[in-house]
Order: sequence, then structure tokens, then C-alpha cells
Amino acid sequence: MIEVKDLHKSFGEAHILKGITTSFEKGKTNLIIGQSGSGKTVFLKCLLGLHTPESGMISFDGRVYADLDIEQKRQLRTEIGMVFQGSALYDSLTVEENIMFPLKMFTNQTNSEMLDRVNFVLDRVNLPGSNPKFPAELSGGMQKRVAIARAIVMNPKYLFCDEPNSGLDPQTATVIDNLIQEITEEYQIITVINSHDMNSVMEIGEKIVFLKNGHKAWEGTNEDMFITDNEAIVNFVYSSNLFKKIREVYLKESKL
Ligand SMILES: Nc1ncnc2c1ncn2[C@@H]1O[C@H](COP(=O)(O)OP(=O)(O)OP(=O)(O)O)[C@@H](O)[C@H]1O
Repeated sequence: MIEVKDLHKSFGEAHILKGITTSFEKGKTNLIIGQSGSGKTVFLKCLLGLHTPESGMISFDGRVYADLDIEQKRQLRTEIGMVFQGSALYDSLTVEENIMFPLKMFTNQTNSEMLDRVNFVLDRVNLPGSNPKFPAELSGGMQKRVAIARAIVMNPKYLFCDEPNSGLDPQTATVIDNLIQEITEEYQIITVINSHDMNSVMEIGEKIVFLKNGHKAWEGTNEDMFITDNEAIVNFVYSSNLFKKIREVYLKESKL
């Protein structure tokens, strides 16, 4: 489990995260949602150790991040997979080289061991045989799959995804969402996703943390979201007429 307790982060006078407490469980897709500027990226960067919070606690399966020494932090880093916004593949490297990169960086595996692992994860994301291609030869959805393959090549315990659906059409976005959810469950990963995408929230939000002005304004499952009266989340999610309609139908049916 990842546990976060009373997390505060400021930049100069600007107090961005104002006491976030939450936890994320194994095998679940956890979504961080909120308006632009609410602190989602800062929160994710704190989890990744890229920002140092002023106070509060983050622990990974009982390991309190601030108490770890350099070697322990390095070990933890090898247990984290990351899918960046826009995929962040190396354009000059092939698909195979992109995915192999973390293995080369962090393991002593032989070339054939690395290749076996690359082929395994490429199969898992339904891109077998795409090893020699360059990112520019792939569609946006395929690039995302390569990014997911790279993120899971080290068999991570934790997977962080920053807007994994940005720039994708709704159908491809759903495929990517489902892939992330399947992998999370299959390998019992703790997955935390920053998302703007309300379809993702409805589809794969096994736990949703809603940030508003740096506070945690609500948390619950996607099912809870249909029935909650929490004004902040209702205003945020149901500003869309389509989702308002879905909520009305859901509430009506649950009363039958
Ligand atoms: N390195 C930084 N230095 C100063 N201020 C920062 C820094 N990073 C983020 N901020 C500020 O923190 C606030 C929250 O930013 P953050 O990027 O976390 O928002 P967000 O919820 O991820 O937004 P978006 O959905 O648009 O990506 C913003 O006001 C931003 O200007």
C-alpha cells in the first residue's frame, strides 16, 4: 500500500498541497482528478520523489520515503514504472531499444534475457514484432502502448501515469485505460493515474481522489460518485450534460 499523510508542499509563498491524506491499494487503479492547477502533478511528483514536501509522510509498503538512504531510494526507484504525458519515448531509439532502456540502466541482465523480457511485454501490450520500428512510425495509441510496455518492463510494484489518454481519440483512450487496468490487476501493481478524462474516471476509477485548490475535497469509487451529494465533486463531474444525464438515470434505476 502507498500511504500519504498530511502532505504539504509549497513553492515560495504559494501553498500548493494543503494536507493531503490518502492511501492506494495493490491491484487497484487509483485516479487523481481535479481542475487544472488543483495540484495533481505536484502531488504525483511528490510521490515520485521529484518534489520534496515540507511536511507529511509518504510510505511505500511500510517504507517511509523520507527515512530511506540513497541506496534504498535507488532500489525503490527500480520498483516504479512511469507513463509520461505524451509517451516520452526516445525518437532516435527503436521500440526495442526504448523498452530495453530501463533494463540496461538498472539490471545486469544479459542481452538475451533483456530481449526475452522486451518481447514478453510487447506481447502483453499487443504489439508483438514491433521491435525495429521507430516511435515516429507508430500511431499515438501504439506509442502509448510502447510507453506502458517500457513502464512495466522492470516488473514494477508501483505504476504512475500522467494523463495517459491525452491526445487519443475516445476509442483508443478506452483501449489504453483497459490495458492499464488489466495489467494493474494481473500483476497486482499499485497504479496511480492523473487524469482529466471523465470516461476514464467512470470506467476504471476503482479509487478516485478529487483535489480542489490543493485540498482533498472527496474520495471514493466510481460507483460512489454516482450517488454522492458532495457539492464539489458533483459540480466538477456533472458540469457535463451527458454525465448529468447518466447520473440521473443511475439514481432513478437504483431507486427502482
Ligand atoms: N515548480 C513549480 N514552481 C512553482 N509553482 C509550481 C511549480 N509546479 C507547479 N506549480 C504551481 O502549482 C499549482 C498546481 O500545479 P499542478 O501542475 O500540480 O496542477 P495540475 O492540477 O496538475 O494542473 P493541470 O491539470 O493543468 O496539469 C499551479 O498553480 C502551478 O503554477
